[in-house]
Amino acid sequence: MAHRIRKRGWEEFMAVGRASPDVRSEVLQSWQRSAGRRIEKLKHAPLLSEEELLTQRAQARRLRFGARAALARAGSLLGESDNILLLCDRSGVVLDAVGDETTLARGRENHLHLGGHWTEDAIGTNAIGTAIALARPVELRDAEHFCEEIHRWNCAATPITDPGTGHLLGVMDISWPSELTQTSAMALSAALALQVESELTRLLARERELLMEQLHLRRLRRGNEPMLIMDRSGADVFATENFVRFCEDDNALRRLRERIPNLIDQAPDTISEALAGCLPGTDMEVIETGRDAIGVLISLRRPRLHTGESCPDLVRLGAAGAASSTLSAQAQRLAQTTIPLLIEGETGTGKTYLACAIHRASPQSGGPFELIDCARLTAERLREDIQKRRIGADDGVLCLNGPAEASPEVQKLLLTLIEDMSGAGMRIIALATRPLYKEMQKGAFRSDLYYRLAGAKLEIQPLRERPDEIAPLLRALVGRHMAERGGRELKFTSGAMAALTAHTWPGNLLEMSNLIATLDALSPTGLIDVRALPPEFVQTLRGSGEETLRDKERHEILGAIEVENGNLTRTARRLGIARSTLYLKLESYGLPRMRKS
Ligand SMILES: Nc1ncnc2c1ncn2[C@@H]1O[C@H](COP(=O)(O)OP(=O)(O)OP(=O)(O)O)[C@@H](O)[C@H]1O
Repeated sequence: MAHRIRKRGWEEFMAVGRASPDVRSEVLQSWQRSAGRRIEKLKHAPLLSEEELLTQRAQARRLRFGARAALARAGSLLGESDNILLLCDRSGVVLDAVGDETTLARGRENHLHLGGHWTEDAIGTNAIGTAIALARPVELRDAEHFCEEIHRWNCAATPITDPGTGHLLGVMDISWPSELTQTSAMALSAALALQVESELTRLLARERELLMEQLHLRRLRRGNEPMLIMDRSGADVFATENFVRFCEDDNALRRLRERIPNLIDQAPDTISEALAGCLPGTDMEVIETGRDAIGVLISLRRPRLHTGESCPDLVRLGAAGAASSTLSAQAQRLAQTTIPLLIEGETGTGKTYLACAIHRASPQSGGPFELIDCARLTAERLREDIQKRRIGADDGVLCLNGPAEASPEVQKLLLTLIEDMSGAGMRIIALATRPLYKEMQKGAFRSDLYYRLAGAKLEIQPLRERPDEIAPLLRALVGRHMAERGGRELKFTSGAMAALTAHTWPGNLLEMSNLIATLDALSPTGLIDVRALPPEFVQTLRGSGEETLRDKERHEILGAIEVENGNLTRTARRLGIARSTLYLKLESYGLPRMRKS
């Protein structure tokens, strides 16, 4: 009966362009979209060549990966059920076909099989094409199909959407011969599409974890560089607080977010090329696993000096101790000049920090502070930056970090840049972790560039050579960490402080800054005793034999009493126990109550 109504509706539509009210409106509208294409006599959908299908499958590899489990399970379940299951990409091409062998063979006759192209444009009203056109599940039976030859099919199709962007990724379709009754195909195709989407959601979550790992690795290497990491859908996975503060072009960032989902399935090199120059003043790195890109890391190439609270200050810098005080005095005098300046010091000693502080103390403090990481500069990019005058402003500082790490070609371009800028009011400050003079003597650094950079020289001593400054610097960095991140204050026991002072600090202040962030994240109480420090800080305390739980607790309590200056009320609060419990524990250890709280 239903078949007859549909058939009559179809005949009326073909004869006079109208159909009886019995025809569902979504079907009628689809017939109207399909009419006029001269396709009603087609016996089958267009078919892609094998090569085209391979390309199409490669482009949709993520969708196919997400659908693997669903196809494998449902494929075997549908084995002898007269049904076939088709996975199509967003352009309506069948990428995978599983299910009942006889029905699969029958599907081939209409190209309802691998490589068949089932958009409405190609073959008129059909579940796959109409589900794509309407972006919702669609079931079509026999004469509801536009081409007469396809009336031999019933089909139920559900769109699969990308969990990151919400964009259409493909379609899950179940088809069966029209002479057979099947009532649950729509529900099954919807359940399978949901299964694929869940799988893709899991994959995205895993990729976001990997992206976070990559970000942390880079932060360990590059320190406090402003960074933003986006996933494949252009959504932020993490942005450092200073990225948010420094990034000036919100519109360019928004356009970038929109472009990433369309580019991300290309080869990583193609993505890099397409994104180059998208966000001026940044470096973009495509993060990949295997051969697939999973996200993009954006780092600001030249953060501008900001004028906020935590902005480095030469007076504050000099307060850490004798060595810093001498350095600060020299720096204050040099700040009043525009002599090119070379700052040398091991990694993490605070060269960039000092350069910023000098700029801030200079008469040009209102101008920009541009930091260029020479190790990551390519000749092409620098040439382009120079040509487009993206580098240097008359009244600011151009800070070249690691010029000796630059390739000979980049060194030559830097020389040209500096020569072009001579006479303008721009100051050059170079930062080097190894003595630049020695690099020049070895022939690893151009002498003409050296003498243009090393007008005056400042050297920052490594932390291990100024142990008296470790405690004040630790306090300063804890204070800054609290101001930036909020939260409680870290307190160090005298044992912990002794271990920190004895440490050699190969990563200097950068290592100290990372240590503080780690301790803050890991310490439940904010009280840092020797046991809370990483192993490299406590070698001297090792080897004293096994420590019992009771010993640990005793140390923890003593440490807390120490940092709270004997105040037992505050000690109990810090340890998260009642004061009466603290008294009992002190008694059980045979410890006096010390000072009254
Ligand atoms: N005098 C200081 N007082 C407080 N914090 C400081 C001081 N000097 C540096 N820091 C902090 O220590 C960290 C490392 O400093 P910075 O990046 O300036 O070192 P760097 O010598 O330029 O490192 P690299 O050689 O690795 O580029 C930063 O987080 C910085 O803010």
